[in-house]
Amino acid sequence: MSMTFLPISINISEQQILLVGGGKVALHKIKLLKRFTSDFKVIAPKVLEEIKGMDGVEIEEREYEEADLKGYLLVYATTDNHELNHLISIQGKQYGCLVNVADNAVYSDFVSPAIYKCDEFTIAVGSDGRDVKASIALRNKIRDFLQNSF
Ligand SMILES: C[C@@]1(CC(=O)O)C2=NC(=C\c3[nH]c(c(CCC(=O)O)c3CC(=O)O)Cc3[nH]c(c(CC(=O)O)c3CCC(=O)O)/C=C3\N/C(=C\2)[C@@H](CCC(=O)O)[C@]3(C)CC(=O)O)/[C@H]1CCC(=O)O
Ligand SMILES: NC(=O)c1ccc[n+]([C@@H]2O[C@H](COP(=O)([O-])OP(=O)(O)OC[C@H]3O[C@@H](n4cnc5c(N)ncnc54)[C@H](O)[C@@H]3O)[C@@H](O)[C@H]2O)c1
Repeated sequence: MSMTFLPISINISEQQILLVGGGKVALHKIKLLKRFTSDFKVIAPKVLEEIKGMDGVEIEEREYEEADLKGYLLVYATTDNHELNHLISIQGKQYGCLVNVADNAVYSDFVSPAIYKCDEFTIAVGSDGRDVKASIALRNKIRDFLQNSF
């Protein structure tokens, strides 16, 4: 299926971000998102200790239910259950959420680019979910070029 993703910059200053799933991928996402915000909720039966120790992260140690989506603009579905991650993206539509499905770009309303942040400038490289390693490699090249140019 062909996918088209529009690069935009979203104002999240008034938004808590919801992560369903509290494992390795959730931890990775929160670390990256911390460059921009520190207001998160994590819902999962098992949440990594490292996530529990982070500032700005509310934890609910239980299974996801549909009503959890209420009020969220951005949702990351990061559970190890592919069907559940897909279901969250479907249910998100009814609540006006934008859902990132960690194991499937096709079901994602948004995907995260590889980012180089330098003061007020953000350089983001994406492949429309097709080749994350190539995005990371290109971001690193751009970062190295800029760091050596100024
Ligand atoms: C750029 C970055 C941003 C971020 O996460 O915020 C990002 N992934 C990062 C890292 C990373 N991801 C993976 C590895 C291990 C690689 C290895 O195997 O060595 C590493 C490396 C690492 O962890 O260092 C594996 C992986 N990733 C996805 C899948 C599933 C799939 O492809 O279907 C699998 C395979 C799972 C499996 O097979 O098990 C999916 C997605 N990952 C994306 C973004 C989106 C596409 C972006 C684009 O359009 O190019 C998309 C589609 C959805 C999304 O997540 O939004 C961030 C770099 C942060 C940085 O360096 O700053
Ligand atoms: N996007 C990416 O960058 C990327 C990278 C690697 C892997 N993945 C994919 O991400 C997924 C998660 O991987 P992981 O390594 O974080 O797994 P993990 O096993 O570390 O964590 C899984 C989490 O899901 C939670 N969970 C399970 N059932 C749940 C439910 N009903 N409600 C709420 N939470 C529930 C568990 O409690 C746990 O916190 C896998 O499908 C993997 O293929 C994505």
